[in-house]
Amino acid sequence: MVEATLPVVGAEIGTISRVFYNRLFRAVPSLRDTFNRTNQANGAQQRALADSVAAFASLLVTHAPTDIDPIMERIAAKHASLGVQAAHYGIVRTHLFAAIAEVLGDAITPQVAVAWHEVYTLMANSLVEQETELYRRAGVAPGDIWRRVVVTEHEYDGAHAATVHLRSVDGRPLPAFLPGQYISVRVALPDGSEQIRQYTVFPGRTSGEWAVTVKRVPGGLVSPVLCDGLGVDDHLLVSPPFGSVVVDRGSEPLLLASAGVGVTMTIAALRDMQSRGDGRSVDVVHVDRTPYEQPHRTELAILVDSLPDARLHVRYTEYDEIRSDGRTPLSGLTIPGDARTYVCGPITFMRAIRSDLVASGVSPGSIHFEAFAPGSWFGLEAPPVSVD
Ligand SMILES: NC(=O)C1=CN([C@@H]2O[C@H](COP(=O)(O)OP(=O)(O)OC[C@H]3O[C@@H](n4cnc5c(N)ncnc54)[C@H](OP(=O)(O)O)[C@@H]3O)[C@@H](O)[C@H]2O)C=CC1
Repeated sequence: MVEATLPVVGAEIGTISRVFYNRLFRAVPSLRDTFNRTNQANGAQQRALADSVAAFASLLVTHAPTDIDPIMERIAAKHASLGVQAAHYGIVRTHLFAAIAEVLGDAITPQVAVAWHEVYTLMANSLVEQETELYRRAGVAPGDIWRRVVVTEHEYDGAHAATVHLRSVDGRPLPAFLPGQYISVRVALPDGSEQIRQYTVFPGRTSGEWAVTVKRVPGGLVSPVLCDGLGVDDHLLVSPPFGSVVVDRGSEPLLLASAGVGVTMTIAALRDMQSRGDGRSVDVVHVDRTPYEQPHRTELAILVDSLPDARLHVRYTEYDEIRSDGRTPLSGLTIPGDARTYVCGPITFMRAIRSDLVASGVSPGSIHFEAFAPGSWFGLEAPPVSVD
């Protein structure tokens, strides 16, 4: 029944999402702070919800559950980093199904509604279970994620980014994290509202300290505050580290591909290798517009130099026509067939790397992405969703 109604739900999913968010925020205005306001304004959040529900239903009826698992793990990690709790799923259910009824009217018979409720329940139960486990492992009560940290250093890094170093207020070590994980930062805005953003976490200068790099997004709400409105000794609210895309500590060769501020995932992975004396083969590909704009430029070169079997390939799009003549960031490189790839950067970059690797015979299962835009995991990790 869900399969039969996927086309009708799919065709209206954009409208359903809009109606849903309007209803949700009217009923629980405080949830506005949990959702990214920029993504609300440009429609990305609405598309993400629409994609998630439609993709989950589509995968459920047409694919093996294993296709869903990595995406559900990412959603659960993102939810944990926002402090989502089991009760939120009940609130969302109420307003989502009210929105579906409002938009689709008679097209949704009671039987169809029951079937879609079951899909939602399956998805919600699976997420609640995973999120409960993530909170348990982080040593916090469900949803109780915020801790105060103090800024120990704040430095501009490249033309558009700043790196912020953090330590706990009581001087005790901040929790350990795995390379590729991120933390949420919760920022109070001048109008009294709050916003939450995620940034890849990497080791600070001293053990037990963290650092994040934030790129200033022109017209953004949070990044200008973190880049230009923060100083040493200021306090910030941050979450424990979460994130299911973790650079593995096996022995296979690595390909770490990043663009722009996505380099922080590579930095975290290389710092991890360096600290463990890991001598595996690693190719580091980084794309930026110019050296002047490249965050962590010197550190990246020093880290690669310090590892016994590491090579650095940097491409600058301002000078190097890596797209117009059919070349790609990976052109000219020989990537070992058994390499594990971790990609981080703008969505177009991640898609380009993925299609390049898949075209050269690399198994899609060995290519991993961390995407920070809502809903962008679909189409990178999952088969395309057909809803029309
Ligand atoms: N702050 C953080 O902790 C993290 C942020 N991120 C995410 O990483 C992304 C990085 O964005 P940002 O720094 O703004 O990157 P930019 O938009 O500045 O892009 C960086 C470089 O990638 C190039 N590029 C883009 N698409 C392609 C492609 N298809 N093929 C080849 N090169 C390409 C750009 O080329 P051109 O000059 O032509 O535009 C540019 O030179 C953001 O989406 C951010 O959310 C990821 C990890 C961590």
